[in-house]
Amino acid sequence: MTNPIYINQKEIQKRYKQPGKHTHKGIQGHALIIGGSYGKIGAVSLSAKACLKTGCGLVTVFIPKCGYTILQTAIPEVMVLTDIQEEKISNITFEIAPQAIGIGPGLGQKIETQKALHQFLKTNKTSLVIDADALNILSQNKEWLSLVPPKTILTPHPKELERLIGKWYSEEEKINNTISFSKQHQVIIVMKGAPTQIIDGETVYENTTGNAALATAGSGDVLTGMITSLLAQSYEPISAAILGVYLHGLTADIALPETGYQSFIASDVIANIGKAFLSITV
Ligand SMILES: NC(=O)C1=CN([C@@H]2O[C@H](COP(=O)(O)OP(=O)(O)OC[C@H]3O[C@@H](n4cnc5c(N)ncnc54)[C@H](OP(=O)(O)O)[C@@H]3O)[C@@H](O)[C@H]2O)[C@@H](O)CC1
Ligand SMILES: Nc1ncnc2c1ncn2[C@@H]1O[C@H](COP(=O)(O)OP(=O)(O)O)[C@@H](O)[C@H]1O
Ligand SMILES: [Mg+2]
Repeated sequence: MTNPIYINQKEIQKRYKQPGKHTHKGIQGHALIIGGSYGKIGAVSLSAKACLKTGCGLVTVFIPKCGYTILQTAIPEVMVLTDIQEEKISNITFEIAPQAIGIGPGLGQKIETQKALHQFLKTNKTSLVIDADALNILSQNKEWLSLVPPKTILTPHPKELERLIGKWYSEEEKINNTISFSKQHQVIIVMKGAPTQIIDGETVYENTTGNAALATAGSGDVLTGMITSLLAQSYEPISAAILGVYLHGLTADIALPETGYQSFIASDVIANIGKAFLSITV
């Protein structure tokens, strides 16, 4: 099996870029998070807040109408665009020009939403992070993978990965099948787990941060926001994936002495992003 490259402090120092002294929100990147459905607007809220807290200058969400007041109240810093439908996304249209798009958290898999994703992929040219239900929809329509831009970042948890690449019977088979998938579709795959591994063609990276406190609802939605933020800030896709996964894990390592494993929730990831950044810049 291919030896992994460990994602540690040294690997991060090579990739991290300090924001310039004269930067402004217009050049810190504009990210768009697309997702949400009735009862799952929280997933987009978490993603969008994490996106902002990872340094993106501007964040817009595209959600079904039912999420409008929720989002505007929960995170006043985020701009909100709504679908024509109340409870699900059915037609993804926008006039902004984001540098990166994260799609999938809380999206649901209704047939109208599947069609909307297909239409979106046919015309989209922006760098993408694909998570959750957007991955599940792609798993049911594998021919649409030819529409995703090269170096798109997919962030499956083990069940989503299985839906995408099929069952495996050993760790080695899982890695090898994911490498084949990555090469075939020219995508970067963040295989979330303990530990998270990132596959970019033949190259395998293994994260060294994080702990079981992350086994909590919404922590993956937060990761999607963080990686999308870094992508919008002009990090290369592989660096955005590596830095995002490392910082995400670091928040749990930093918080653990205060929260213990049990009381740590996805919002605690977001609350500790600042400390995580500070600890990689010392
Ligand atoms: N507040 C909100 O709005 C939230 C909204 N959310 C949104 O909900 C939507 C559905 O997403 P989802 O991931 O909950 O459902 P789904 O894809 O069926 O996977 C669940 C199954 O996968 C497995 N599994 C998972 N992790 C595993 C692991 N580490 N290791 C091994 N297995 C693992 C496990 O399967 P089992 O082991 O039980 O067979 C589990 O039952 C999606 O849009 C998401 O964004 C959520 O993010 C929560 C907060
Ligand atoms: N035991 C664990 N140790 C380390 N990281 C974990 C553990 N359990 C979950 N995680 C991390 O938490 C996140 C969970 O993502 P996901 O399953 O998509 O959650 P959600 O869909 O609820 O947001 C992933 O980044 C995963 O690596
Ligand atoms: Mg998830």
